[in-house]
Amino acid sequence: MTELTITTPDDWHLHLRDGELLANTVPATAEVFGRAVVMPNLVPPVTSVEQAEAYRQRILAQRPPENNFQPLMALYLTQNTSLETVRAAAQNPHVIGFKLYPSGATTNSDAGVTDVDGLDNVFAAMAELQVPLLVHGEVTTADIDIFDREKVFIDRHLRPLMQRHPNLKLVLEHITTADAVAFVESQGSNVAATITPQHLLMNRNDLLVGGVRPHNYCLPILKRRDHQLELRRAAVSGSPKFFIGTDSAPHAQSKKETACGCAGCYSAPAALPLYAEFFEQMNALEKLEDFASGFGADFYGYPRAATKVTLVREPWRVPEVVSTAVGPMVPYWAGNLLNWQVK
Ligand SMILES: NC(=O)N[C@@H](CC(=O)O)C(=O)O
Ligand SMILES: [Zn+2]
Ligand SMILES: [Zn+2]
Repeated sequence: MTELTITTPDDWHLHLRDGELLANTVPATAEVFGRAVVMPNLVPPVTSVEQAEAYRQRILAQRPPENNFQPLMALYLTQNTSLETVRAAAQNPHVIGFKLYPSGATTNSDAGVTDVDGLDNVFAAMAELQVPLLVHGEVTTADIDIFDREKVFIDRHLRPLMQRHPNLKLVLEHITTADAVAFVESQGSNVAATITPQHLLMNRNDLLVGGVRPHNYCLPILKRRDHQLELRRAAVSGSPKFFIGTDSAPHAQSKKETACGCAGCYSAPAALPLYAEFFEQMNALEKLEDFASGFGADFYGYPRAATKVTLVREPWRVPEVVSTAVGPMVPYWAGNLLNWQVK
């Protein structure tokens, strides 16, 4: 196969950041993807519908001419999120749901939730109004090893949460473990997961063997190969519960290549080719379209796109660095070859 035409994909987990950087991040995604769920972990976080509307306008202002990219805004859940905000979110066509960050779990999560169980009335309202809950699923207590944080979060918080609110629409974001795959598979059709390119293409050897590789460092951290293989199986399984979400998360080169480097892989410049690379490795390119352009839209209740994109099999090298309004950034897969590119 030398050409592959698929329905225009959506990115169900994306960090665009704010300010001048939007001039780079918005076109990078909008040139390929029709919609994206825009994460709210700005400083300060996007906690209200009003803030989300203002952020959406700043994003739309950077959309290339003639481009119809639609940002779908996630609100940042805090310990103080009110039922009124849940109701306002349910009524707003531009807000897709709430994002739960356990406090301290990841980049800009200080304002996150400290007591998940204490928000039960909010989750009840979300279940009733069918407002999706998007979850960064990691515990943050010092006694739990970083490689176990996802599994412990599922056991301590997610399973009980779904028992209390069986109708809650829940997306476990950027899953990294066989435990997460099993959890999602054990639940009803109201529970799904996104999978990033780095968790499909890499394992923790790619982070740590032969020298530490800061551009492969993201959270949840890459896990051992057995977990990677289970994610790979789930992604090509044809199950509608597993779909694309790049978690493209740009940080300046100077903040990645330093003594205490930030977590996040800037995958947007090569996002769709990265997934194509994975599906080709699995001999399953015919499964790319549902994963990238179908199952996410179906889950969230949006129509699949009416437009198409074409990938061509012409190997290319991801740039070593891209220059942005806030300085150089090293994209994920920098300097390495990919077989497919967007026409
Ligand atoms: N994934 C990451 O490693 N980083 C994300 C935050 C997140 O999605 O957890 C970021 O905003 O930089
Ligand atoms: Zn996260
Ligand atoms: Zn993220």
